[in-house]
Amino acid sequence: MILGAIADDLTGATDLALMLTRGGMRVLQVVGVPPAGTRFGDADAVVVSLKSRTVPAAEAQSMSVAAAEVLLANGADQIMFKYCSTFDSTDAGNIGPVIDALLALLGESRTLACPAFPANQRTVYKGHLFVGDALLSDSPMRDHPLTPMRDANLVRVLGRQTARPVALIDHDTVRQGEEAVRHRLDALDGIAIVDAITDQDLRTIGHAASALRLITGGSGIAMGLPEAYLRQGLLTPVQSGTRLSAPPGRGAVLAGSCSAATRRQIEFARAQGVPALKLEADQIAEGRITVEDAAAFAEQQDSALAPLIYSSADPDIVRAAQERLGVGQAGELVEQFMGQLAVALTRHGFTRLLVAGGETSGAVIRDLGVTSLQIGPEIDPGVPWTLSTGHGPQLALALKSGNFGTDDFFLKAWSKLQ
Ligand SMILES: Nc1ncnc2c1ncn2[C@@H]1O[C@H](COP(=O)(O)OP(=O)(O)O)[C@@H](O)[C@H]1O
Ligand SMILES: O=C(O)[C@@H](O)C(=O)COP(=O)(O)O
Repeated sequence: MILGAIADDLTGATDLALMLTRGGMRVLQVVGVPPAGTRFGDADAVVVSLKSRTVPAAEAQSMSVAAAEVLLANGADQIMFKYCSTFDSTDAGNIGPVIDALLALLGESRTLACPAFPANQRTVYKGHLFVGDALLSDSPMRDHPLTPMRDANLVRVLGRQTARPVALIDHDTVRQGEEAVRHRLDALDGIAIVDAITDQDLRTIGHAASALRLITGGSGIAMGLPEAYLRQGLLTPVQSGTRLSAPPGRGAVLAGSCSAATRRQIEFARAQGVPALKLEADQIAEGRITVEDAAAFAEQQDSALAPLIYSSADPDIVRAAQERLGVGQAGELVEQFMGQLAVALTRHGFTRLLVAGGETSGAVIRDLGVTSLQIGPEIDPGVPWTLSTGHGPQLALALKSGNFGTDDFFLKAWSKLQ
């Protein structure tokens, strides 16, 4: 194995696995910390999907270290920690603490951090993260239910999460090319936020990082890795296998993301006549709707369009529910409902599920008992169809980051399965 990657959520893991697959690597995506002693066969890269973004920092550290140990035991030359392109975290973690723990495990004192993903309008300039034309702190991410991002200065954000020095390798250096970046990385003690505005910047950084045992970032940072491995003689690229034989059966959309993009996708789908059931956190908490009610709704639809069940709501509605139920509890309640609903749907003959939201996808995959995924065709940048390949029922699953995808995503995704 060349690359062993640890992703802090499920949609992030499929995003990364897609990027590496497109670069010609044979990628295996597994769910949860693999048991010690696991052998991964002949994959070039293994991506371990965790659900560690919003758990207590110590828990995120121990899960990530345990996953890294298994990857290293399988001969991984380089470890990557994948987090969100919008740097989703709080002052308590978990990006800084997990980087600290992985550096300690590897006996290293330096790494880089770069969440840029230009194809999805995430760029880093002078250490500031932009979402489209807006600073992260002015984007809808400021109202994320679990990780509201109110500071766009990543040097400052990461500085609050780690005791290590946090430096900046700015765009002037990146523009000078691989040697200039390598020179800065060689002299580094701590973590460097690296500016990146274009895919070319990401390739430069990927090449320059070849001597680092640990790299960290969004999936964009993986763009230059396959080419760097090829140059080092480590990789024999394969044609990216994106065909997927989806099991026959019905499809449904489950949306637990409250992101602006997902809310737009819901509006679009409803306007096109997609049968839709809206869930409210209070309704679930008070038992006014059950998983079986929601599954029956989906089953009863005879529309050619896949039904949509969503809890996605505007920030003020989410805030009100959190005030009544507690932030963690509200999130957990809705996630558990979505996870159980996915299980119920499979009992009703649904074999194709499109899930919006990283934590939501994590809950769905956990409850379905899916242990590994094969990457299929790309629907939009960062979102592929996948096929569950481990234990549990065989399902076609599209696990969409809340923020990704065009407005017509819930309609167009199905055509990519043919
Ligand atoms: N109506 C709601 N009220 C409160 N919390 C909600 C509601 N709908 C969804 N949530 C929670 O918001 C969180 C959304 O996170 P996630 O699924 O990761 O989406 P994203 O990909 O946009 O980050 C989940 O914990 C989910 O359960
Ligand atoms: O890097 C990204 O933006 C995504 O891969 C990602 O991590 C998705 O997280 P959610 O937005 O919470 O789904």
